[in-house]
Amino acid sequence: MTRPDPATPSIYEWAGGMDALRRLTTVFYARVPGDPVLAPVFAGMDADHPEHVAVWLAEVFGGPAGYTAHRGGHPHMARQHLGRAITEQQRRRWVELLLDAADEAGLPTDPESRAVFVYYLEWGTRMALVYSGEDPPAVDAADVPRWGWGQTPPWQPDRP
Ligand code: HEM
Repeated sequence: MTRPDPATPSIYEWAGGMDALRRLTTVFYARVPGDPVLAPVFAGMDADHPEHVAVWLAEVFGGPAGYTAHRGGHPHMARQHLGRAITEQQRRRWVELLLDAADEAGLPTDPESRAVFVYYLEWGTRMALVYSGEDPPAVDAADVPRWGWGQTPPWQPDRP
């Protein structure tokens, strides 16, 4: 998953940077307590959780590596999911609610960027489920993933 050329914006830039990701996680975690499937999962949530997830997503989507620098990187994130026994129903609701939040927060809706966004959400939530289950992979086995445009670079009709 690499960027097609250096002039192509990162997904982070395309999405609207840190402000947009903060709006996204703020809307998402404001909705969680009212959701019967997810509310119990996040009952003990830290007040800073929305900010930490925004910083994580920024790093994944090609923005500043703040989660690695200040929050313990991939091992810390993975550890947060250990033993939580996330169900498929909870995973799906997480994705559904995050996509609703993306619309409400005004993230871009063009087919290319939304496709890579969903691509990451599918992968990331499935990884969270794997870490939360029995016999998880070693938590220190990976860096924070860096997501690229892959097969769907942004559509920029005025560029050659
Ligand atoms: C792409 C998918 C996901 C991402 C990017 C993500 C991201 C994160 C991050 C970065 C943390 C650690 C925050 C910190 O630094 O303190 C975290 C914790 C957590 N995650 Fe996830 N997560 C994902 C999927 C899920 C799913 C599907 C669930 C359950 C349905 C879940 C439940 C939790 C819970 C309960 C915590 C601990 C919250 C707290 O007590 O503060 N996550 N997640």
